[in-house]
Amino acid sequence: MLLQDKVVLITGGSQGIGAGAALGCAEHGAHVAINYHGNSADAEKVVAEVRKKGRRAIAVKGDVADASTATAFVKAAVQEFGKVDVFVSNAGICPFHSFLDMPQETLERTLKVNLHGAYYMTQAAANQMKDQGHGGSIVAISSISALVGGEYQTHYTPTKAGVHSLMQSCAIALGRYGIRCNSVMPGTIATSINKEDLAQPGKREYMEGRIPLGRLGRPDDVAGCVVFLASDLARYVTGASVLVDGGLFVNLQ
Ligand SMILES: NC(=O)C1=CN([C@@H]2O[C@H](COP(=O)(O)OP(=O)(O)OC[C@H]3O[C@@H](n4cnc5c(N)ncnc54)[C@H](O)[C@@H]3O)[C@@H](O)[C@H]2O)C=CC1
Ligand SMILES: C[C@H](O)[C@@H]1OC(=O)[C@H](O)[C@@H]1O
Repeated sequence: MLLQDKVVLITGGSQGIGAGAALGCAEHGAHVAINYHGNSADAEKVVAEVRKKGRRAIAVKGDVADASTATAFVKAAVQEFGKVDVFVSNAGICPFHSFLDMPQETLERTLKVNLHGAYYMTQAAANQMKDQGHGGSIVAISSISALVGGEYQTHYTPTKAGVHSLMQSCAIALGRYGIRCNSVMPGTIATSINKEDLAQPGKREYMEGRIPLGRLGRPDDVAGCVVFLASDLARYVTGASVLVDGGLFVNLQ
């Protein structure tokens, strides 16, 4: 058990990579608080699955783009569990769109959810960890897209580079409090964020063909890396990033 009785907070935890991280952390002994935006039934399903594993869980609704969601989420988690040990910044959107006619509202919403949201949440979690006085671990779900571009992701890839950069700077700002900050860079993980994109004729097969391990990723593939970075096994790891992409990034030709 790498996270026995640790309290883990995860944004966007009701589905996909966030839900996978919640279950992965619970399997390693953690109690979990998930933030979610939208469907309460999905959030309650994750809460029920965590409880089935004998761990405690709560779900707190809120839009991460709104700064007050961050303080309310941390407050609710502390009320329930008494502390915050690990924060996973996961919530994100990627509404695929071409560059030359990108609607301003799509650009601004993507920046607000993915980057401002990560900032507010990281800040609220870090303040709580600092006040507790026994360190902590912050893991941001960045992306392989922090390192490479995407024709229909010109609004999205800068947010993923930004989240990675946020972890690097926070590693410096928070090291003196024993708070570690790292990012995970998933490749292509089959979730609802890319369901439509991967449904285009030949796209899924094309992506699978580019991945040396021969398949798209699953949320539980990412969870293993989150658990590791959250745990004391990674006690001397901060300001780092880990690609979880089946080898996609290194496959030039
Ligand atoms: N699926 C993939 O191939 C990759 C995904 N990622 C990142 O992983 C993270 C999770 O995405 P997936 O699980 O793949 O997609 P997903 O669409 O299944 O999950 C996204 C989650 O974020 C939540 N969310 C969206 N807007 C929110 C808001 N304003 N406030 C609170 N929660 C909000 C959604 O409700 C959902 O739970 C995102 O940050 C994404 O950028 C990174 C690399 C690859
Ligand atoms: C949503 C995309 O399929 C996915 O998001 C990322 O961050 C990856 O780089 C993929 O492009």
